[in-house]
Amino acid sequence: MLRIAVPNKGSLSEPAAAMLHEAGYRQRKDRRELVLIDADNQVEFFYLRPRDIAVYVGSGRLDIGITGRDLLLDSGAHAEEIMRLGFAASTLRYATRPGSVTGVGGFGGLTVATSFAGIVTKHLADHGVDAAVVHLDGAVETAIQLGVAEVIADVVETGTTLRNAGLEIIGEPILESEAVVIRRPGDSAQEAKVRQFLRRLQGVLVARRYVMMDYDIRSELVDKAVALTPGLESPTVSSLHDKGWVAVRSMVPVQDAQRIMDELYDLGARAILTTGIHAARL
Ligand SMILES: Nc1ncnc2c1ncn2[C@@H]1O[C@H](COP(=O)(O)OP(=O)(O)OP(=O)(O)O)[C@@H](O)[C@H]1O
Ligand SMILES: O=P(O)(O)OC[C@H]1O[C@H](OP(=O)(O)OP(=O)(O)O)[C@H](O)[C@@H]1O
Ligand SMILES: [Mg+2]
Repeated sequence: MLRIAVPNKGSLSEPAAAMLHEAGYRQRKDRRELVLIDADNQVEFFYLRPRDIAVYVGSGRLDIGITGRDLLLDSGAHAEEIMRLGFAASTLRYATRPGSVTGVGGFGGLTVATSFAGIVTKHLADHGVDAAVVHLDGAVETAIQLGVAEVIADVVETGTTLRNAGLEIIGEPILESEAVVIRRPGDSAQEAKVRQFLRRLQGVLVARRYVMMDYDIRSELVDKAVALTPGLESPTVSSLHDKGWVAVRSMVPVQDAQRIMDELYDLGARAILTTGIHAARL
């Protein structure tokens, strides 16, 4: 049985469960369920606090886990990132009241409030800045208003929360984060099952990013058409009953599909169809 840690709340929880479901795994129906066994796939899911996941995986009690890169690094746990999942993308950034300080270099003697004390303490030390770090659990923006800190370091996605709190971002991002799959370095237990799990998630990413495109094109134009739809490796070109035409099938990125269809049409392609991909193994 492969033992997998899954976030039980917060920004990671729903997209992680959705991705696992799309990859063909059973997921809990009730948010109070703490453990779920998917016997068909020989997998056991443990629904844990996102911050704790790296600790469980790092201790070797669980084989792999889904968490945020920022949470992994902040935990200091003995675990490493083995796959990027794309969701819960955010940056960790410093912010303060406009006009107070302009960069990390000016933080000396100030207090920085954050939920990521591990990362921030290291970042300040790396920049040779002697600032105090106060650890808060969340709603860090309020720390400045209440006089607990002059600077905060917090997760930023759209920046709306900071703007609403009247704060402004300073300096470069401390870290770029997203959801990742983590594992203990050098752990080779359950290797085949881990590889299979990763292939399934990779299949979901491919199915979300690409569509299948089919079209007919005159034989003499096929090279030009294929240049527009090169596929991941090589497109399939099949003969048609009408000898002057061929049928082409190729994967194209979903965000480019409409533009490519327009360009193929202008080139002379007809019967251009795109269909969704439900699952993939490349
Ligand atoms: N607004 C957001 N947009 C994208 N990612 C986010 C956002 N807020 C948090 N994250 C990311 O989600 C992961 C989980 O963070 P956390 O557990 O704090 O979740 P949360 O959504 O803030 O939940 P809560 O604060 O209610 O516990 C982290 O990797 C963090 O970078
Ligand atoms: O840049 P934005 O799009 O505004 O998103 C970033 C905000 O989202 C998260 O807050 P959350 O709602 O999870 O509250 P928290 O501060 O209690 O974690 C994060 O901590 C930021 O405050
Ligand atoms: Mg939060």
